[in-house]
Amino acid sequence: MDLVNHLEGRLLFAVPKKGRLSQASLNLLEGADIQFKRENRLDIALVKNLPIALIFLPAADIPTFVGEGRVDLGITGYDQVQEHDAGVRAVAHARRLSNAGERDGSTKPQGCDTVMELGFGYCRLQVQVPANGPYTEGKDLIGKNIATSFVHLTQEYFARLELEQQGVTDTTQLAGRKLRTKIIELGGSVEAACALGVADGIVDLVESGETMKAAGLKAIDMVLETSALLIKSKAPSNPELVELIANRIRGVITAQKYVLCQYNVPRTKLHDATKITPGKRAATVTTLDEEGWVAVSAMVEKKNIAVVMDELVKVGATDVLVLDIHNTR
Ligand SMILES: Nc1ncnc2c1ncn2[C@@H]1O[C@H](COP(=O)(O)OP(=O)(O)OP(=O)(O)O)[C@@H](O)[C@H]1O
Ligand SMILES: O=P(O)(O)OC[C@H]1O[C@H](OP(=O)(O)OP(=O)(O)O)[C@H](O)[C@@H]1O
Repeated sequence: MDLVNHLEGRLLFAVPKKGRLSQASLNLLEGADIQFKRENRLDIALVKNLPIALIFLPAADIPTFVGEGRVDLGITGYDQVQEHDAGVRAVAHARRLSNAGERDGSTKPQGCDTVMELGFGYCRLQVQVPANGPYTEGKDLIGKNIATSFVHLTQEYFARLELEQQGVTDTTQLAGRKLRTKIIELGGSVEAACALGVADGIVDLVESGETMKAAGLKAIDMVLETSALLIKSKAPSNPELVELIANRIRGVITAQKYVLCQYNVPRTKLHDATKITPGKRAATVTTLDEEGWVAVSAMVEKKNIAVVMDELVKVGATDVLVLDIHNTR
């Protein structure tokens, strides 16, 4: 089937085609009951049960497609959105210098809106240098060679440092400035650049720190913290469908974040117990057949559940059960 000719009338939803955000994104789509079959090697899949087409793209390109309004919705990292926006600022700066925007009457790119954080893909974009080397802070790298895949953010980072070094206090216009520091763009394996003599420092993502450690590097500054986002274009083709998908995804995320805690407790201890498990809105309390006892159920954040159980038992709760939540709305 010629998929491209079947896109008419469908909401276009960009999903990372590979890499760190890919599997978690597919899990979210499954949880939101967005059903599709992706043919081998095809980067477009029609959703069977909703008027949506999924477009599988590199995470780095998704802010461009969504920002220019070519695609309605997308999943990507906050870092990628910021890098894209920094690139847009650099282009705008160059156009201002040449007055090109005024001459051809072109309008600014639209940009994208964040719908929600998705709760995965947590990492930090850091400035890293050889662990045994002489550099201890970002400004030590001014005038040096810096390798990165995030050229625009790195450019702005060093523009700020260079301006600060010159005593310039207004550092609001950072994009597109001519730098003393040389930014070298690499597509991946950036951590190898220092050992191979290509760079004095790098700007790269760190999650566990394993890659950095294995490459003999240490972090000396942080450019930004990032996690995965659901983003939408400024003018999506079907805002109601965007809202429906957002609500479904929100439900899946909440379900992943919470467990349902149920227990029995003497009514005299109910106040203490519900202080420990206040629930999302309020705990559900039901009278038990046994005189003086109630049953309570409440959503509790998964990460706190062990401590919550300890405290419940301390105030006299019994039969404490913890259940997974598959979905919520
Ligand atoms: N180690 C990590 N831990 C968590 N999230 C990460 C990590 N590395 C990258 N990410 C997130 O995933 C996004 C995509 O990075 P990833 O390197 O997986 O992309 P990719 O599309 O496979 O690109 P490349 O081909 O350059 O590796 C990043 O922009 C960031 O938001
Ligand atoms: O702190 P860690 O948990 O070790 O993760 C950090 C690594 O993960 C990312 O790279 P990825 O493995 O996606 O490959 P890439 O270098 O080719 O982009 C990032 O660029 C680091 O190299």
